Amino acid sequence: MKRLCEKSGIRKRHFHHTEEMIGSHPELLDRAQPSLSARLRITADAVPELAAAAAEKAIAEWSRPAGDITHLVFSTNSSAGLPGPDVSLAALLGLRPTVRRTALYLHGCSAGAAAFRVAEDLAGNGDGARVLVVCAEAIVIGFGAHDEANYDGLVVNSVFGDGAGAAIIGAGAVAAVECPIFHMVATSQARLPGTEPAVWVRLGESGLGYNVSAELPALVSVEKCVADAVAPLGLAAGRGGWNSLFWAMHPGGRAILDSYEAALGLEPEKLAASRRVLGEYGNMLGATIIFVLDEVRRRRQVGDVACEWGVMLALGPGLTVETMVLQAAGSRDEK
Ligand SMILES: CC(C)(COP(=O)(O)OP(=O)(O)OC[C@H]1O[C@@H](n2cnc3c(N)ncnc32)[C@H](O)[C@@H]1OP(=O)(O)O)[C@@H](O)C(=O)NCCC(=O)NCCSC(=O)CC(=O)O
Repeated sequence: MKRLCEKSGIRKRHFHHTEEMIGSHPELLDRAQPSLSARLRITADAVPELAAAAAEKAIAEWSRPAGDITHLVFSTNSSAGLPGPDVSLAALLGLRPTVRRTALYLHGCSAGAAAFRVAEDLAGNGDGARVLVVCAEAIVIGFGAHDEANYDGLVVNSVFGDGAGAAIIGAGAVAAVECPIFHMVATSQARLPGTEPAVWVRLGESGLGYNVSAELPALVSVEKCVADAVAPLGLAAGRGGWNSLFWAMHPGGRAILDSYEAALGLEPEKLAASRRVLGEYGNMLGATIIFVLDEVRRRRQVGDVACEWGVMLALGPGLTVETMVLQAAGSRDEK
């Protein structure tokens, strides 16, 4: 565990639940005991709380009233049950009772990118739509002692952390108070054939089971997905690889980022935002990509990222590659 943590590129992670709380539920640590009901009871409160904290910040920065939100796309791997955390979240935020809710469960690490894809579709179909995207994760849903006969769980215990992120996706006329950050230009989803066994996520009696193959970093050949996603826009890799774009990659793990960097011929600073988020928060599943986009935004503001076009990319079970082509908002307005 110590060696994995040292090599993980993760400096710290954050957990909503305390050792004291875990200690009061011995069934959470002992995989032989059923614990799913206890875990679901705990996350039924925690997930909407985390989600609301992130969404309130996003709405405050957006500067319009919560009642102007037309759709809610909520994504989590940490909860199950109806009415779900999207209903609690809508109430906590004071969204209108007619807000159109879509909840995505168990999309693994691509949950955030999938939520953005769905939100972009919804925004494109609704006149003046404003879609609140929220991803929240509390890994108490699966946290436990690793199986002594199978050390794979050590990797899972060394990379995942809790977190929540939120963003507002819109279409149509931009109100004076709104400051778009990125235009979502094209979205795509592709499956890497033959890679299904590499990652699985399963709800069972002892909570959420998550397994990642040691082969994963070698399997994530995403260059074709990227090339297919940007080709309709006339963008392609040049002699220097894909360095003319900015990158918002979901940092599944240090070795996965290393693999993307090598396959796409990226200069080290291209994945600096992803590596920073991994270092400060670990892999927060779906919420991570929102932190990465925020970090890219921060780097653009201080001049560390300058490209007009970029790619957001996340990998999930399937293996599924979610890709979104982004255009930095200021660049389009200047034309
Ligand atoms: C875990 C690591 C930090 C370890 O770093 P290194 O690989 O450089 O270190 P290393 O080569 O010394 O390996 C240390 C030991 O861990 C083992 N090892 C590595 N990955 C493993 C895995 N997934 N399952 C089981 N064992 C694994 C190695 O075989 C080795 O064992 P031995 O010591 O016996 O030789 C790195 O491999 C990493 O970042 N892996 C990616 C983590 C990951 O899969 N994240 C994805 C989450 S899912 C996701 O993001 C997408 C999704 O949801 O679909």
